[in-house]
Parts: sequence; C-alpha cells; structure tokens
Amino acid sequence: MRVLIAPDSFGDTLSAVAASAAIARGWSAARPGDDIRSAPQSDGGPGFVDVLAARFGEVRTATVSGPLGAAVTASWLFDGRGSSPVAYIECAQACGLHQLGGRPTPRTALAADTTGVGQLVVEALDAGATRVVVGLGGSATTDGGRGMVDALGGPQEAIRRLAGVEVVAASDVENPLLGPVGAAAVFGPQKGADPATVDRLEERMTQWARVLAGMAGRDVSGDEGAGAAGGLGAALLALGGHRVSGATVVAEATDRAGDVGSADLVITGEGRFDSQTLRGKVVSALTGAAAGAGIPTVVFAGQVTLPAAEIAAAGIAGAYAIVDIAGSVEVAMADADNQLARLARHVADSWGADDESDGVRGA
Ligand SMILES: Nc1ncnc2c1ncn2[C@@H]1O[C@H](COP(=O)(O)OP(=O)(O)O)[C@@H](O)[C@H]1O
Ligand SMILES: O=C(O)[C@@H](CO)OP(=O)(O)O
Repeated sequence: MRVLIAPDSFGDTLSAVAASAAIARGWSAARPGDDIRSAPQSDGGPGFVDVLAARFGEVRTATVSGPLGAAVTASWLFDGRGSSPVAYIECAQACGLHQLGGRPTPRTALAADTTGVGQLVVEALDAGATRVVVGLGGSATTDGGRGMVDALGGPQEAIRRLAGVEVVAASDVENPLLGPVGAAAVFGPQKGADPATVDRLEERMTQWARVLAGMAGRDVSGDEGAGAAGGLGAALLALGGHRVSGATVVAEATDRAGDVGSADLVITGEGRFDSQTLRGKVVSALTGAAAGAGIPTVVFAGQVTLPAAEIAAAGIAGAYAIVDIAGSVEVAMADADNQLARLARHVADSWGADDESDGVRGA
C-alpha cells in the first residue's frame, strides 16, 4: 500500500517535519511492506521554510532583529531554479510568538515588531530574488508590518526597493486588519494583550492604516489576509503584494496533488483537530483533495474534539488522538514524538488486510 504522510505542525510540540517522521516510524514498524512518502505541510506559519526546504532550494541564514529586538538567527529559502529567483521567508522565524522566551504579556504585545522580517526581505533582494513569498502566521506582533516597512527604509524607500519585485503574502488566515474580526481583536489576546491593550493596538493600527493607504493608493485594510501576522499582511499588500493561502503555496510548490493522486491512503494531522480545522487549513485541504480522488484519509492529532459525525461527514476514515494513547494531555505533549509514533503503529496494526479502515475514532 502506498501511504502519503502529510501533516501540519502539532502546535509547539512537533514541527511538521518531526510529526511526519514520527508517523512514518510508527507506521512502518507495523507495516514494513508499505511504501511511505513523507510530505510535511504548512499553512504559512511556523515550519513554512522547513517543509519547502525538504523539497527544493538553498537554505540561507541571517541574523536579524527578533520580536523584541534581541538578535535571532532566521533561515530562509532561495530557489534559483527558474529564470526569476524566488525567496521564501517565514515571519515566525523573525517575529515568532515562540521566540518570546516566556509568557506573552501586554507589554510584549505592544513591543513586538516585524523589523526582522524587513531585514530578511533586504537579504532576499540583495541575493537577487525577484519574487518574495512571505509566510504569515505564528507571530508575536501586532504592528501592522510597520517594523518591516521601516527596515526597508520607510514607506517611500520600501516601495522603490520593491519595484519590479513580486511580493506574495502567504497567509494562514483571511482576517482583515481592523475591527471586530481584525488582527488586534482576534489574535491580540494570544499574544498577551488584555482588553485595554487590544484597544491600544487597534488605535495604533488604525493610524498606521492611513500610511499604508497612502503607500498603496487605496485602503488595503479590508482585504482578505490584511490582518494576518498582526497586520504584516496589510503592509505586504500596501507594497504591491497579493495574498494567497499559505497552504496552497506549499501544496503547489511541493506537488501535493501528484502525491495525493498516487497514494492509496493519506495520513494528515495537527495539534488539535477541532471545528476550526475544517475551515481551509492544511488538514481540510488534504482531506478534501483525498476525498475528491476517492482515497481514504486518516487524521492524527494531539487532541480530537470534532464530533464523530462531522469527521465522518468530511469523508475521513478515522481520527485518532495522541492523548488517548498517552493517557493524559501532559504525557501527550511532553513525549509527543514517541507517543505519536506509538499511535501510528497502533492504527497501522489494526489497519485491515483489505486496507479498509474500521472507521473508529480514537485510539
Ligand atoms: N502532542 C500534543 N498532544 C496533545 N495536544 C497537543 C499536542 N500538540 C499540540 N496540541 C494541542 O494543539 C494545539 C495547537 O493546535 P494546532 O492545530 O497545531 O495549531 P493552530 O490551532 O494554531 O493551527 C495546542 O494548543 C495544544 O492544545
Ligand atoms: O500570526 C498571527 O497573528 C496569527 C494569524 O496570522 O497566526 P496564528 O494563526 O498562527 O495564530
């Protein structure tokens, strides 16, 4: 049986590359005869560069300003295969929430900025990239991309430097910049903002949106994805960029359609399989593609909270939670790599000789 293993990352516990390796290890221990293909995925957030780098390009590193100004080392990918060199940058490597080194607070929510992303864009331009794809998601920032614009020399200079360069905002979400479903209101709290800080961030970005409108010659704040990565999406749009789904960028760059089409079983996964999942993220894109091609899909997740009826309605053969095999959330998270491999082995063990799933949810 040909098995495609294509998970997203499992929150902070496993990168997509690590999750893919753990599933492959467990699965092949039980079914050594299966032909396994690993194709870890990303929606533009953490892991974006890693999963692309597993397929093509040249990984480059740069020391840039981190979310709070202390230097961080960030990797980005240079793809010089075609006539127009492409750079893939992951904002989470320069202003990631996981880089704060402690709990986010109202102070970090206000202070974190995207300067390092701008420095990576400069690196990409200096290397000769004429297409710059910025993966958005997992950021600590709510600065509307101001730090990036400043690192590029300010509004006028940034526009001049990016003239003739295709800028792509590869975003994980479609939220606008401002308002009740905007960057500060929806993603501010996970970055440490309390209600008063959310209001301050909203006010600050409302003013900044006027500068962005001046740069773009139109108001970009309502565009889909303008609110991704704390409004970094809006700044990329104001610089003449266009928005695409990060999951689609990865799918296309890694020929996911070809991989799915040649598989007998698709395995995907993520940290928490819940009602959010089926709205356009990596897992739903994969399960949708597999269902369309009549190929069964199995989902592995840290936790599964989606009702069984919805799982079945999405055409998913089985969804299995690490917590069920680990016995507790604590063990599932602390020993994620091992426990995920155990879970994969357990499911592979019981995978019928006729390659049919028993459809049972849970381990
Ligand atoms: N190994 C694990 N075991 C149990 N739960 C996990 C594990 N890894 C991640 N999670 C849960 O998944 C959540 C992250 O969900 P995920 O779907 O990966 O990200 P997002 O919702 O940001 O797209 C974490 O907050 C945590 O609750
Ligand atoms: O960085 C952010 O502001 C958000 C939205 O882009 O990311 P995530 O979806 O990972 O919470």
